Amino acid sequence: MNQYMLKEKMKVYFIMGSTNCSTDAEEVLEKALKGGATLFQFREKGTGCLEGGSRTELAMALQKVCRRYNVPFIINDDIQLMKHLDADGLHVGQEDGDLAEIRKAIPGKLLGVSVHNLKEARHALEVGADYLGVGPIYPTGTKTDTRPVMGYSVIRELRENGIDAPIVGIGGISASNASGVTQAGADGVAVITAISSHQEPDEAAYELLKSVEKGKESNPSNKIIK
Ligand SMILES: Cc1ncc(COP(=O)(O)OP(=O)(O)O)c(N)n1
Ligand SMILES: Cc1ncsc1CCOP(=O)(O)O
Ligand SMILES: [Mg+2]
Repeated sequence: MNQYMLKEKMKVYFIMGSTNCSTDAEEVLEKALKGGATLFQFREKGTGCLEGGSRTELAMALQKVCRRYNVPFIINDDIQLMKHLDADGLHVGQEDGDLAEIRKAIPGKLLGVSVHNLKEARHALEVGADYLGVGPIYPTGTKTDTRPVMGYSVIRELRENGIDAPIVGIGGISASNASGVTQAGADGVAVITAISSHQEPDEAAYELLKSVEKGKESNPSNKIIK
């Protein structure tokens, strides 16, 4: 996938595991994709999360849903599961291992890396990351072990320093504040709660997509000319 296509896929990046849903996870994902979510990450972690065979089974079921909608299926943290399912890619953070080793272990797959400053971003891209996750942009109740809330400062810093790789903002993002994230220079937003806890996940995804596009329109430098 070229960078232009990947940036398009970054617009509404839905992340979810069973603990984020109060109803059936497959249904929530299907609605999100129907509404317009463009990328999906399986993130099964935290208190009460599935383990072993049931975790793998859920991942496989969600992968099938993604295939039906032609939406790439990314695995959070777990390189073995990514390989086992032949998923489309892996997302890792700064504490998840040596990035160069991880890159080598998954040739041809998408690699996303969480970064919090220019140094981390440059390193991730040097070793071959395909996209960057930047956050938390706003306060979030979903992940407790985050770095401090950063607002738009890091996204702006990366763009001002010539980083033109695909970037998503993450953390506390909803349709009401997503446009600010893309206006600041991100290609899209990654969300958990805004879709998984919404009564109508399809509406949530649709509204997020509209907000993301509105923000992009007001930041012309964010547009890529092929
Ligand atoms: C798109 C995206 N961006 C950031 C993260 C966070 O990754 P990490 O810091 O490794 O934290 P965990 O998600 O593993 O708890 C992400 N998952 N996705
Ligand atoms: C995984 C992660 N990484 C930084 S913030 C966050 C949680 C995002 O969840 P929400 O969209 O519910 O704030
Ligand atoms: Mg991680």
